Amino acid sequence: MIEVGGLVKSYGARRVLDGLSFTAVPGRVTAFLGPNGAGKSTTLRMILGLGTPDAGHALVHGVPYAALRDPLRTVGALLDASACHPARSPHAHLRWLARTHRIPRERVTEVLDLVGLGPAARRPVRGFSLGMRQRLGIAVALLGDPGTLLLDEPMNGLDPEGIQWLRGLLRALADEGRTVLVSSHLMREMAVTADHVLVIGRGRVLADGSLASLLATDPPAVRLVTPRLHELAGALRTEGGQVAYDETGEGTARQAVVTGLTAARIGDIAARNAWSVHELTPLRPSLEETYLRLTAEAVEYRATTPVSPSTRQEAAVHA
Ligand SMILES: Nc1ncnc2c1ncn2[C@@H]1O[C@H](COP(=O)(O)OP(=O)(O)OP(=O)(O)O)[C@@H](O)[C@H]1O
Repeated sequence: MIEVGGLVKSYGARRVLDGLSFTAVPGRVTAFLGPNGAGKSTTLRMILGLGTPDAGHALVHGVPYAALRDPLRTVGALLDASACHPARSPHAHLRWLARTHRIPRERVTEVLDLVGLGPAARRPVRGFSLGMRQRLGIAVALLGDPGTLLLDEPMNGLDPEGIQWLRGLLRALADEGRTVLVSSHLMREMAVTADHVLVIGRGRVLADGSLASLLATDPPAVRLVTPRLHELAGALRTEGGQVAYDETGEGTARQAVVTGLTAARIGDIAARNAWSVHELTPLRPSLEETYLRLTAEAVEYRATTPVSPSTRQEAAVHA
């Protein structure tokens, strides 16, 4: 269990955490999301006692990290995948950590195998790829078999097999009753891994709730394909719908995403005018779109490239 209350932190004149409060509970994967510079890593560092907040508290199992009797066995953390001496091997690094924390040596082999680093266990870390370093960082976090895990962007650099493996691991750790707090920018990955979503922006909580409740805040949308799009769009707007044309692939728009009206209502309006409809598909909100809407005002660093297409997917069809 992690409890953060009224956390405030400034660097010089810049207020990075602005009264941040949240709880991450056991048995759940909590996704910790926010734009670059939002304060995610700073929060994780405060929880781990690696910085002193100006105000507020960060507790693990009810006490500050510094007061934990057996920190490595209580909290496993991945903050910086390069935090191992380049001349050391994963085996030597983990053995050293295990020895200083009274962790049995067999656990070292166990976690090396678990993260897939068995074959590279005795090679110096200086020759490791980003993904291999990341796997080592995860092994360090798991070494003490802790009940709470804090992972800062653990998917970085992992190959597709590694990402799939990590997804299963995070799920299994939560299902065992552990508290799992994971920061990431990979929305599609978080959408299939997390139960709970915490979004922050400029050091404040923007959203905190179950994945389902968060997605439900986005209006339902429907994909519409019709040869009478321009006429139908006019009628839908009159009835309170919003219509966004999708002109990809064809010169003349025939396809659009409609919000504010159900598929049934759109069908009825088309039928009333005897306009044929080729497709009406309810679309599921995507975490990426919900996240982008929530953080639109909180993004500090923005490129000037065009906005990409909708990431909504077709809603499941029940027979
Ligand atoms: N030691 C420090 N000294 C000065 N400024 C800092 C320090 N640590 C963090 N910051 C600033 O605090 C802000 C929040 O940084 P932080 O790393 O917590 O963001 P983040 O949400 O983890 O971002 P990202 O997604 O880019 O990793 C940034 O503007 C950063 O420059």
